[in-house]
Amino acid sequence: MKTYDAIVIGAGQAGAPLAKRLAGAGLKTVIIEKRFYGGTCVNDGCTPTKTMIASAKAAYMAARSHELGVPVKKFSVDLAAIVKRKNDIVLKSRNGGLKAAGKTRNLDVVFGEAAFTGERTVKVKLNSGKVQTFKADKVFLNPGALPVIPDIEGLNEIKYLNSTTILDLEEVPEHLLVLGGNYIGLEFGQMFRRFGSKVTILEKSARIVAHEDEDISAELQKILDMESINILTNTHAVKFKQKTGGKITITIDEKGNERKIKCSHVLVAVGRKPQTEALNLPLAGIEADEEGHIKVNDKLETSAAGVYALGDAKGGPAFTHISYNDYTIVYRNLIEKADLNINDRPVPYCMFTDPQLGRIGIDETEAKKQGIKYKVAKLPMAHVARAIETGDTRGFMKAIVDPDTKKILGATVLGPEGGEIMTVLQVAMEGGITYDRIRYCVFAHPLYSESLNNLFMTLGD
Ligand SMILES: Cc1cc2nc3c(=O)[nH]c(=O)nc-3n(C[C@H](O)[C@H](O)[C@H](O)COP(=O)(O)OP(=O)(O)OC[C@H]3O[C@@H](n4cnc5c(N)ncnc54)[C@H](O)[C@@H]3O)c2cc1C
Ligand SMILES: NC(=O)c1ccc[n+]([C@@H]2O[C@H](COP(=O)([O-])OP(=O)(O)OC[C@H]3O[C@@H](n4cnc5c(N)ncnc54)[C@H](O)[C@@H]3O)[C@@H](O)[C@H]2O)c1
Repeated sequence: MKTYDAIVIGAGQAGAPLAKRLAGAGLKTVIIEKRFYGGTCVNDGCTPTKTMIASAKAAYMAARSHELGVPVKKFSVDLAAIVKRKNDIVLKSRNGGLKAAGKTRNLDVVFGEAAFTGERTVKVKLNSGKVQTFKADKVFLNPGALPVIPDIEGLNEIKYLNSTTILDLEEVPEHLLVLGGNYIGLEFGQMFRRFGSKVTILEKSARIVAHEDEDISAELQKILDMESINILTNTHAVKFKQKTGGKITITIDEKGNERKIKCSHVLVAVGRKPQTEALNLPLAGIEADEEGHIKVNDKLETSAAGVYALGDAKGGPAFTHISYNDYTIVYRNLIEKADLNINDRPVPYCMFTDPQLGRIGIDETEAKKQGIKYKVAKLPMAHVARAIETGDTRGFMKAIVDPDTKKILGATVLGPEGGEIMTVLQVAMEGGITYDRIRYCVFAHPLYSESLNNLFMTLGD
């Protein structure tokens, strides 16, 4: 058995930086990763998707370049080149992280699958085939999540795609059917529409991005309709059937009525589940909920002393920046003796559809639910000089404010660079800058953020 001060399981967006910092603080540390260094974000999530989305944007711009007086007469999409570019960027990031870990004093990197055999003791099936046991005073769990595959008749008999396998398609699908109308379904749906696929999205809720305000869902639906993406809401798949080498037939239930549609490829994008089963958590006294999320308190401590859980596997918002922030909280509490918790942090996010959907704080639905006094400021992108000049006036900015204290309580920006504009408002919120001040801030003209003056002018108080 090998003994360490710290064991980190999973080299994701929390595990990898945490292991380096713990080692840097003098703790003898081992990080155990069963697959690729960098985890989901680097290998299957943010990096590859946002790289390919950039190619999809180039195709979109080529197709509408005539609107800006620069007609591109003919263009084609080279998926092999797009995938190669993506692979190069992913590999650079993965190898960069691994190399930096390899050079870190006090840090050992082990490739294999870890499972608990007792308190703070893990057995690792090394990728080399051998087995090794490790014990430490502290264990940090960052095992991440995997796509959920729903139990639908015939789904397992067809060759469906998930968010990882779709990244390596060699040909543009003729007709891509997507299950799920939220982050993954919409980002990939729009991407492949721009690569040339016919795209149908099935969303079982009454609207896409159902966790946003209704006007946001409606505007995004309108935007995606403009690109001829077929979105069926209140709809789910009932049955899949495919003759060898032939098209896939899907029986769908659309608002209570069954009908059949055919497609060439199916992408399953209905959520992700924690990757905790293989860890044998009960053997180490670590509690999980019914879905397998590791239970933690607001300092990310599990039910077992000396064991922490970070990132997607603990449940709650599943974003890279949240996983990364988990690492900084755990590290600073342990090593710098800080007293931080996860309740005090903001949870911004950005969906990388084009235009982006950036959000921070509460939305109108939440304000109503809380029964608080609030006002809504709303500005269409069609009134934003920068958007007019660049030829993209899709979407709007929306902010929820407290009319008494003048504080900004939340903002959603669906529009070009929506994530960046939202971040300007996040900084204002964190710095306590009130909306009556932003109204008269001097912003450089003509930036998108300049229009935050006008956004708050709409309140008319
Ligand atoms: C397609 C897609 C796009 C996304 N886009 C964005 C985005 O634009 N912005 C954003 O903020 N978020 C995005 N996300 C979400 C983001 O990728 C995750 O929230 C983020 O990577 C955090 O993951 P994590 O640190 O919890 O774990 P992960 O990064 O998943 O890492 C967990 C690691 O643990 C390893 N592991 C698991 N079990 C074991 C074991 N028993 N032994 C050893 N190793 C183990 C796994 O192999 C994995 O490498 C996206 C996700 C997907 C799927
Ligand atoms: N830009 C980003 O930050 C980004 C991008 C991609 C993924 N992610 C992360 O990954 C997570 C997983 O993404 P996701 O889109 O797979 O899951 P999700 O949970 O965000 O959305 C799943 C969608 O599928 C629908 N659905 C569920 N079952 C269905 C069924 N049988 N038929 C049709 N629709 C069904 C749900 O109503 C929901 O709208 C996200 O929640 C997010 O945390 C983030």
